[in-house]
Amino acid sequence: MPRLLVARSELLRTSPVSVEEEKRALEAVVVKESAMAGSGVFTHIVDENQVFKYYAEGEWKKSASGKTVSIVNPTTRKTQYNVQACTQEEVNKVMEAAKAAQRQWARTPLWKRAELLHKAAEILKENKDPIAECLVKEIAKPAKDAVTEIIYVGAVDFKVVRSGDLLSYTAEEGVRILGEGKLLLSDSFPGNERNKYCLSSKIPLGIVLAIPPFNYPVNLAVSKIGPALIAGNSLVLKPPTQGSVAALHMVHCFHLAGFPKGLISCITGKGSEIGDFMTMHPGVNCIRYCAAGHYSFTGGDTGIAISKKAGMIPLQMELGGKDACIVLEDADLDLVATNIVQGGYSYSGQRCTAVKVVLIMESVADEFVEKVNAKMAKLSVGTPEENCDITPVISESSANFIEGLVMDAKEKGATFCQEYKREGNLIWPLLLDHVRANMRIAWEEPFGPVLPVIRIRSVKEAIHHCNASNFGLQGSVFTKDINKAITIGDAIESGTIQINSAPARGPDHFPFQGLKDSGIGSQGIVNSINMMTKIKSLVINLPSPSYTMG
Ligand SMILES: NC(=O)C1=CN([C@@H]2O[C@H](COP(=O)(O)OP(=O)(O)OC[C@H]3O[C@@H](n4cnc5c(N)ncnc54)[C@H](OP(=O)(O)O)[C@@H]3O)[C@@H](O)[C@H]2O)C=CC1
Ligand SMILES: O=C(O)[C@H](O)COP(=O)(O)O
Repeated sequence: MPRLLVARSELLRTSPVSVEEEKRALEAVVVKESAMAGSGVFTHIVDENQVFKYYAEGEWKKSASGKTVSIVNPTTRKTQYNVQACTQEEVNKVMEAAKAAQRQWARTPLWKRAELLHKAAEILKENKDPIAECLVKEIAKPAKDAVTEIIYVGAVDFKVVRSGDLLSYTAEEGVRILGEGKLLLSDSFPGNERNKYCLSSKIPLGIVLAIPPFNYPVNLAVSKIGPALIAGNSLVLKPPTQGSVAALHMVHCFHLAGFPKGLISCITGKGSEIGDFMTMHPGVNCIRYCAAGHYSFTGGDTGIAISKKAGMIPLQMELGGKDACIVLEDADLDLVATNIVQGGYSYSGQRCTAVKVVLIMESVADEFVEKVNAKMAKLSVGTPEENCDITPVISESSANFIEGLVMDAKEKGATFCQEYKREGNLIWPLLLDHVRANMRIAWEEPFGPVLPVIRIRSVKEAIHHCNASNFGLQGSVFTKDINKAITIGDAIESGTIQINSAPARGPDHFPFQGLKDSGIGSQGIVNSINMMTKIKSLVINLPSPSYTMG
């Protein structure tokens, strides 16, 4: 019997379910059956003890440390995978190889660099199932989100296919952007004749160090790797510990595409042990860091610390957010409710762009809360394998942190729209109404399925709340009055304001940036390519001015 039919009949045997549940479970079975992490083309990346190797000088290697780091499955809370704990000496070797490879790579024609990126994109997409399997096991990403493209209003989430498309788009933009330079003529500046021609072009920085976060270990790695490589840099990846195995599989796709030895490498190990050594390494010419350590109370701690410790090199920091949704009286409340539920609770709120606070006009707040509660009641809660909407958060410490915010709000009088429920790392979705400024959750990022609602009486109050935050990543305004939306959008100190939609990073060619503690620099494919280059000029000095005579 074909596999799909077997899966379907097994499913029907075991459970009387709704069409929606059946579809979800069926997808989960398909993902499970086609999963091949560490096998097939990926056999070389794992050793005889099932420890995943690190990638250096074009080879898969075991660390001389003899130590491993275990990756705990957020759902089972048991060790799922083990990776190498790389040593400082291994980092040094990777940097040397990256330097040598980069010199050669910078001399490789742009079209060839683009060709290899297209190839890697294809291989990545072909191997989406094993990579998705890792995302399910390592970071409890629901299977549907991990394997294929899902586009909600405001939340785009498909790690592997999206990453392949991102690479192809980067290759295409790269050949255009980097294939052009500028010619400047001296006589436009006062006091000069036309005797100097300045030819400026974009050149690589050297070695780029990329450190992505757990919530997008593949996509937020690829969004750094692609632009770095097309621009002629080499790239050293330090994946998040939870997410390392998915990242190692992704790196193997680059290996299979045939990139030169040493150009890409992947060092595994705990950020707290190897991170400082890497970010302060003299060989590094650029750092692209993503994440914040949201349960460190102040948010942005690690990123801010790195930016203080790093040398005189370009930095791009993609840090935390407290994305606010402002809802005015005239907003379409059904649209708002859909966006709030998808934006606030997809991947259990573990997105930097998740809706993290709702600022709603008192006059429509009751109706809004009712609509959101009705939609929340339909969210499924359980395991990522079952494709549930709400899955366990990344770790016990994260769940404890979220619980701390909830308990603080309880003590200070917030209204619980649902009962607070937690089993292990699984936290049931919760809407907290009547949240006030003295509660921690009004300001801190839960990075979990818990959303505060603050009732406001004026637009001024909403803007004041947003601008009093340390963060400034994204925000939303819901209203039918476009003039008001623009005025409010302009007044909020955030990198992006969405009008009538929840915050979102994608599509990936849009600029994406955080103000204040939310980051340094702007992502998006074009901005990323430009960020990983510097300008070099050649000035031709003529002995006497020369003008075109026509
Ligand atoms: N603005 C944006 O674009 C984005 C922001 N985020 C933010 O990220 C946060 C969630 O990510 P989370 O993974 O918990 O953040 P963390 O800060 O805990 O970790 C992020 C990365 O930093 C590494 N790391 C830890 N310590 C160091 C160190 N001393 N030096 C160098 N690297 C180190 C981690 O490795 P290890 O896992 O081994 O500890 C991991 O790869 C949220 O606040 C979210 O808003 C997330 C995505 C995008
Ligand atoms: O870090 C994050 O969570 C992402 O950058 C957000 O991306 P998304 O809006 O596509 O989920």
